[in-house]
Amino acid sequence: MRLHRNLVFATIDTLMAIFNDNKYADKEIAKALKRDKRWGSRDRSFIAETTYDIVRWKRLYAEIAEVKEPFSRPNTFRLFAVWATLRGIQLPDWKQIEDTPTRRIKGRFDELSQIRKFRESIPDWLDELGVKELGEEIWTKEISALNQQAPVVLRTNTLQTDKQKLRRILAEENIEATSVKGYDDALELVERANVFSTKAFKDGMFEVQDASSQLVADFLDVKPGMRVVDTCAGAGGKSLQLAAIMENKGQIIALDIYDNKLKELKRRAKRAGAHNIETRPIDSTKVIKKLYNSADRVLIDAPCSGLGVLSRNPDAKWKLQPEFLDKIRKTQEEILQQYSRIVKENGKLVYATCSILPSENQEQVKKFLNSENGKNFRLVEEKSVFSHTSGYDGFYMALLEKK
Ligand SMILES: C[S@@+](CC[C@H](N)C(=O)[O-])C[C@H]1O[C@@H](n2cnc3c(N)ncnc32)[C@H](O)[C@@H]1O
Repeated sequence: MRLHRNLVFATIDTLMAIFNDNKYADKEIAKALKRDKRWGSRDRSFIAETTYDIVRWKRLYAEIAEVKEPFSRPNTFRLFAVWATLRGIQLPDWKQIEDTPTRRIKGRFDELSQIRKFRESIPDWLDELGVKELGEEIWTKEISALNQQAPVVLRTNTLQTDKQKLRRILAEENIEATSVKGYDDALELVERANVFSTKAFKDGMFEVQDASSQLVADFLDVKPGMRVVDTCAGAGGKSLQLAAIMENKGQIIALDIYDNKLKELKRRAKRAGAHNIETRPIDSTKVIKKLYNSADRVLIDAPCSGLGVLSRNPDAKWKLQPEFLDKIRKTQEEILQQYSRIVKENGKLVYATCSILPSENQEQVKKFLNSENGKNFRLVEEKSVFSHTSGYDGFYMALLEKK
């Protein structure tokens, strides 16, 4: 691979904004990609993938390069030189990376790779927490899987098409995708591509949604004609899937505390041809109280640490703080207490997170079932999906039934 100066410089600028100005990686990368209209898809993927890689391996590379945060521009170039050296890329004779100690970099890499927190490039507190919650063996495998680049998975919108048709339509646009065994509507891209610019996407034939995430709506056991409340609907990934499973029959009430996310949900629903979703922002406790004992099915896709989706969101390793985790566990507890009241007699509830930590998952469900309100429910089934066994995001889901 030959390194191009303007692409490397754009990567360095993006990294500095993410590391030193606490900006979000996805937003900064999107901004960088708009810089030069002449860049082709290879140039753009160089910037995106190199930036994500260096964000992912920040701690390891900083140890190897012996640099500390905040990273000066010369030190950010040192991180980049470590990245290129470890990939066996020939370094050009630019003054920013002259004198890169290639042999020393490889030696330091071998040395540091013996220690998990350096090898997997994670903060001390997170490594300790992972071991405490999952045990040495599972944590070691899981964090290694979560450091791999995530595959791109699509969910066929069965309101518009079926999986095989979609596959053919994408092939006509030069995008090759394969079925994913065990996931009814999922297609995985053989090579990364910008699927959002395809006609198939504009026509609402699919959504980008990880395979593990696609299991959640199925777990809720919905049928056409039911009244379903999606309590933490966000931009609606799961509401849209529920509408498809329900064949647009019945009612889905999508709630969230952020109205802007619900507005995006509406845009997506229109594109998908999902007509049975009504959005309601939670702007007072009344919104929830009005729905008590009214729904056949309730989905709580709870806010969480996001530790199960580190592969697609590597900067969460650096942005996440232990105090945030304490706060989010309290929110999860309150949400379960409040929103479970929406389920009517004999109705069902799914509590789900994209976390792999038992303290956000089975322990929350156990606590709920032992509470006064939880005594009305029984646990039907629960599922922990790990990235190292599934190959996709880490997820948790529990199905509860109201007695
Ligand atoms: C895991 S995300 C939801 C993802 C969404 N269900 C999907 O499939 O695309 C969790 C959502 O919970 C919302 N949220 C946070 N606190 C909440 C609360 N107290 N009540 C309802 N929603 C909340 C967040 O805004 C966020 O959109």
